[in-house]
Amino acid sequence: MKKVGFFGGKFLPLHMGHVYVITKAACMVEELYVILSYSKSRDSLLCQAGRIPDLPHSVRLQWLTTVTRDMENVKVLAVEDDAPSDETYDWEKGAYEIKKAIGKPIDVVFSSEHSYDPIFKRLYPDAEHVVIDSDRSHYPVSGTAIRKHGPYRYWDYIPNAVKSYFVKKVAIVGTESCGKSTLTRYLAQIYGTTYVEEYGRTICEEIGGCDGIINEEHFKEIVFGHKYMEYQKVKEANKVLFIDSEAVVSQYYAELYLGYPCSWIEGAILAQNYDLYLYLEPDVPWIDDGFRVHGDEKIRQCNNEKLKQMFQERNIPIVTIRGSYLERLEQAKRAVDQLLFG
Ligand SMILES: NC(=O)c1ccc[n+]([C@@H]2O[C@H](COP(=O)([O-])OP(=O)(O)OC[C@H]3O[C@@H](n4cnc5c(N)ncnc54)[C@H](O)[C@@H]3O)[C@@H](O)[C@H]2O)c1
Repeated sequence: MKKVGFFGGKFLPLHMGHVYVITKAACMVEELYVILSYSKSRDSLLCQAGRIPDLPHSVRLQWLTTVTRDMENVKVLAVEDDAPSDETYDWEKGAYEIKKAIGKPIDVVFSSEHSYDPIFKRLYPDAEHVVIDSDRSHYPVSGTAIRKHGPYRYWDYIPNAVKSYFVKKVAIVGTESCGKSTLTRYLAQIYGTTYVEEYGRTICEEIGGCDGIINEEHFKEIVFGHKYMEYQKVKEANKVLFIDSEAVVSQYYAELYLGYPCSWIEGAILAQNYDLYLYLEPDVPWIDDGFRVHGDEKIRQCNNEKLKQMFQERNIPIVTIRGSYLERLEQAKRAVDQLLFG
């Protein structure tokens, strides 16, 4: 068996075609180096030109280390170049930096491109160029296509370690009895994905009520517990995660039940990064589920205006959803499809 091999790329983003090559290459050498070649300006421009968020090299490095964490003979290294574009990449200088980073003689260079033969022969005269899956029959996908069309059309080709980075997070918000929980579950159902239930409700059920019972410590459990559940669920989500309520709603309930806002909840609000807020108008019948206390129509409208204003004051854009249950589902679906597929 050959001793040292390397497989290089931008991994912008990492996909299953890369993982396939890494896995096969790891079986063919004693030590495999996976080299992440990155240039901040080039990589950022390539992402901006496509339908993909910025993919900093630290994120790509983590994907590669996660994917190879159980492969004992694989090491991942990042090598920076300052090329402003693919066309201006200096292969000579790149090879010098790669050899320096590996620090030992290289026996094999892996790629999936026969067209790299002459360049690798020149740059690595003592190494063999091994081409794996040149026709990309195992995983017909490329980083270019994912950047151009977005990751959601290629979801099956995105490794699990990468998926959560691209999952869109949709927060479903509104006041009491506005149909949030039902819409959250129904959306998760039709998109075949997971959801985060309203943790405030779980806590109120646990302590046997809300009004006059709940205290600031419970709010900490609600806000941080909800966030923890979100981190867990995003790992299992299929393209999109639906989240019933978030920290602005918690602040609204803190003011309602404690009589004062909590400054630390503002920190949680600032740390949120939802891609879409669906704001549900309370124009469906009020249902008393045993935990709700503001059913009077005037109070309901007043509370609704207050919550809406809280989003406005924090410059959080909301998409308003109203009408029958069917109209709500259809409006929400349109907004989510737009988010995923443009
Ligand atoms: N200077 C050097 O010696 C050297 C050597 C290798 C790589 N590099 C760097 O890596 C870059 C080359 O990689 P890239 O831009 O093509 O990066 P990339 O991340 O798109 O691809 C990395 C490798 O994976 C292969 N690949 C892509 N899709 C595949 C699929 N579906 N199935 C199987 N294999 C697949 C590619 O052919 C390439 O060999 C260069 O621009 C350079 O930055 C430099």
